[in-house]
Amino acid sequence: MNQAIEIKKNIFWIGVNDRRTHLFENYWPLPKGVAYNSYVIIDEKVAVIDTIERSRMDDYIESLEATLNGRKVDYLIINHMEPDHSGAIKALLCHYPDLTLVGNSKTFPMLENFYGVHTNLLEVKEGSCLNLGEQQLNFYMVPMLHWPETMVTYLPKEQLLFSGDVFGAFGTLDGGIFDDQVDLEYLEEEISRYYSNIVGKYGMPAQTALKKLGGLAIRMICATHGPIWRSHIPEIIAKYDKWSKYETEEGVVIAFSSMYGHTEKMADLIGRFLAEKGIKKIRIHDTSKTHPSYMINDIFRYKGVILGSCSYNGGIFPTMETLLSELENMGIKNHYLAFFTNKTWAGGALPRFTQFADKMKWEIVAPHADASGSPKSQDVEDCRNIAYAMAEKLKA
Ligand SMILES: Cc1cc2nc3c(=O)[nH]c(=O)nc-3n(C[C@H](O)[C@H](O)[C@H](O)COP(=O)(O)O)c2cc1C
Repeated sequence: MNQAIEIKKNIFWIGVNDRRTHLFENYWPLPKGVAYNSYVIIDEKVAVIDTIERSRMDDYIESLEATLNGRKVDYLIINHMEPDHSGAIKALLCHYPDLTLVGNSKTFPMLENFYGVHTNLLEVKEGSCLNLGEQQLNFYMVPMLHWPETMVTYLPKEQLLFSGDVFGAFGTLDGGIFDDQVDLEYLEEEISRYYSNIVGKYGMPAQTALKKLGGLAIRMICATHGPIWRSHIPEIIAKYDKWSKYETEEGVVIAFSSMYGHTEKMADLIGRFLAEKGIKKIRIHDTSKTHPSYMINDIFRYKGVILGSCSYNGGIFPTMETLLSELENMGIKNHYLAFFTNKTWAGGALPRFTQFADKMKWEIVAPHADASGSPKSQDVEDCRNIAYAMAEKLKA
């Protein structure tokens, strides 16, 4: 079955939906699946831009062959080497052995390492052009969006930007492929979660890329995941700009780790006290139940972060440790912070929280609350103090 869709004359989307994979990069949950988008330009020369993840190879090759109707692929543009886009390279080479692989100096060592491929290479640089006949491709390097070799490809005649992972989204394309054909409200969290989980670590490179690409006239953004943007281009660019500047909203994420419920009680107290001060956007997460993906997404959105943990074997609870190390890896900036802890003997959670605060350089708004078991009246006051101080900061 040919699943290709013409998005402009002689330019096709040949993507596939993946509803089976539970975890993207074997880590990030995919409750609404994910789409892998590849594109084909048919001109005097035929160019494919990025491929797909290998599990759906047969469908992909079938669609490609049907679309090309006997013609061969001349160029494969490799914007990004991550296997969810490079997974069909070897299959393409088997079908089209004369194919030229187009990448930059950082692409080709990865190509050799992943697939043992080192011939038929055409190296491009920032500003290089490749003529296909009527159409021409321009290349721009966007390193660390999301790997060092990442580049984007621009088609000036049609004003299409093949943006790789940039402007991508989780979620399958359930019928529509353009932003005006899909339910963007339904996909909203999957768009922001894709940014915060996958691209979010690279705020600075994202800002550099936005400035570099800002001068291009763009009629469509064709990303490798999620819908093709054509009706909401300013909105998605504005979102990327805001997210990559770490701009946040008024609201507080309370994430806690608790075995027997005492630390959770402190989380609820803090939530209640925040509400008393007019904070409405309060998201309380149990780190043992909620995947870091969702907590990180909320932390990208809201300025206040309050973290609580029981002590565990002289340290912090394991699921809180996972969250802290993820946040440290991502280097998220620009938050207000406070802590609460719980113990039965010598404690242990606090030193790890202190280490986290030193690393993140977020502003601590109040001294931490430290209860032994069920919160007593002083602990309640300490929780109130944290909440009120956080609310005051957020309202200032
Ligand atoms: C396996 C295990 C390890 C623990 N390690 C510590 C510890 O290192 N220091 C401490 O003061 N309490 C320790 N505790 C006790 C809990 O931190 C304490 O009971 C706390 O009040 C539990 O909070 P919760 O009700 O939110 O789970 C440990 C408990 C368990 C089950």
